[in-house]
Amino acid sequence: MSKLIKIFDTTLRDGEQSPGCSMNLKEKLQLARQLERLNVDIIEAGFAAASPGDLLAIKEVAGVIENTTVASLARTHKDDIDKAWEAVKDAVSPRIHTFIATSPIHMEYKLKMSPEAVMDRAEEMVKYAKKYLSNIEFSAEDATRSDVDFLAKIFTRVINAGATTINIPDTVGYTTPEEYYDFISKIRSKCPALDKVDISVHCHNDLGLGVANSLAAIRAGATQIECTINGIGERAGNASLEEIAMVLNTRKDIYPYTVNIDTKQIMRSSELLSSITGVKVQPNKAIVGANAFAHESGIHQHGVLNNKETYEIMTPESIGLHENKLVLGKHSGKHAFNDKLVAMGYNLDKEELAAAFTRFKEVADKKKEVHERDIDAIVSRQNIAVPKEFELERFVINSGNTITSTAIVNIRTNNRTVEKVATGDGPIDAAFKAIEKIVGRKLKLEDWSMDAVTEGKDALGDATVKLRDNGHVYIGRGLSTDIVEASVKAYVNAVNKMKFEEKQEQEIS
Ligand SMILES: CC(=O)SCCNC(=O)CCNC(=O)[C@H](O)C(C)(C)COP(=O)(O)OP(=O)(O)OC[C@H]1O[C@@H](n2cnc3c(N)ncnc32)[C@H](O)[C@@H]1OP(=O)(O)O
Ligand SMILES: CC(C)C(=O)C(=O)O
Repeated sequence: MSKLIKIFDTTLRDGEQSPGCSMNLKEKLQLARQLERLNVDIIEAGFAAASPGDLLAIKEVAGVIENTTVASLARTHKDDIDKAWEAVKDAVSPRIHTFIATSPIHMEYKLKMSPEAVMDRAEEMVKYAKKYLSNIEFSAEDATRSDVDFLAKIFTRVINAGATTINIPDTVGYTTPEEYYDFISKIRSKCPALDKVDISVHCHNDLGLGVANSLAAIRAGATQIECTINGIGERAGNASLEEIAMVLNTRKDIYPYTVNIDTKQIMRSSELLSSITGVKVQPNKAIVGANAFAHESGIHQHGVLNNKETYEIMTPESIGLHENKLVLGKHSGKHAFNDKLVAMGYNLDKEELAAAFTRFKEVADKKKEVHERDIDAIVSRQNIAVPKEFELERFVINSGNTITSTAIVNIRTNNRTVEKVATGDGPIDAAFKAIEKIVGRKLKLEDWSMDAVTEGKDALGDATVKLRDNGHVYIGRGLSTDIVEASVKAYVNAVNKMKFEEKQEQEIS
């Protein structure tokens, strides 16, 4: 059996640190469940001391995750560690991940601590965490700009104090593969205690080397890789999980290691994250970009027609990108729909299934065939289920190239139907203004975009609406074969998220 490389997913923690990528509680739970389906080894669900909302989200994730280790980040403060423990203690396999910076620049200007004080604090806090649990990760923030001898000393002390995973992060994406390989090898030679624990790396992508550096680290002895779906994360992001998993899977000849990732869940994880955050993947992104398996030019198409391997080094199926021949349509019932969902790896509760089935029927009414990608879209894009304080009943638009667009929108709220009329610059603008009147609040529309989920004239339109209110951003998604309807649904979805999050905040405070 080849050596296992553990995949530590930090989409819910470092990933959430990407501007515009914050997620509400339900979204975090939905993503965490998907991460478990993807079979990551560790889910870093947040930073408990960052806010009561973060603590609650980690706690809820810890409560629903069945097999995977759930971690919370914590500074080397007793209070942070207490909160991290409070957040993860109900997990089947809890971990506390504590960190302190070790580079001269961070110690002097940020922490304002001497190297000796940093070392003492790290050791003391690992011992403190040890009173709660045995699974403790210690990270030396900005390790790659730290002194090797200092790192060897601090690692020896925290390992003796009980740390079971030692992370050597490239916090600012500064190192290169060759340098990182030598750096880790040198630390290992100076700190034999590292042979008793997992060596982890956490690479940022400031120079676009996050994945390459992680791979170099594996060759130098790392057994845990910290990464995120779609490579999201602070600044230029983190090493991308899907790229690491597919390199390790595709190039077993040079990386003879085992990874537990179910690669068939990669595409779904990527799409779910994009749908939650509203941040789309660039088309040429490796593995999950829209063009990653597309062949445009004649010579390539000719080659692929004769033998796919002429231009494809992995199959689309291996990342879960495939069209199943068994097609569902408007005559399909709940059983067939549920069977299909289960076969696709979804595990919806009764309420979620009912809601997804209703949406499936709506889509099936408009499309001849509902394919797996449509179902993914129905379940994962629309199923960011927040309570529907506002529910679209119907709308009528009067629009043309010589008249001002007028929208009449009927929305069900508080057990009654409210109807408003508004004019605007085009049908979508008019409809949004009518909804704004119903909500009774001026909302800033920060962004609107439309994508086709599938191809053809009956393609599902996937609308994203970004609303800003009181400094918060709310992302709504809407699906329909009609682009105005998709947009209206996305707007209403964003409003419902806003209401839901406001209620959550009131409950917490
Ligand atoms: C590399 C990384 O990704 S690290 C993780 C980054 N993630 C986050 O920062 C999560 C969001 N952060 C927050 O919500 C807030 O920053 C909090 C709640 C964590 C702290 O907020 P505040 O108490 O207001 O402090 P603020 O963020 O302004 O400054 C950080 C403080 O932590 C100290 N600190 C930073 N890292 C560490 C550490 N690893 N161990 C101990 N202390 C630390 C700083 O020296 C500073 O201390 P000071 O207040 O005594 O000057
Ligand atoms: C806390 C650590 C692991 C981190 O996020 C970093 O170094 O970037």
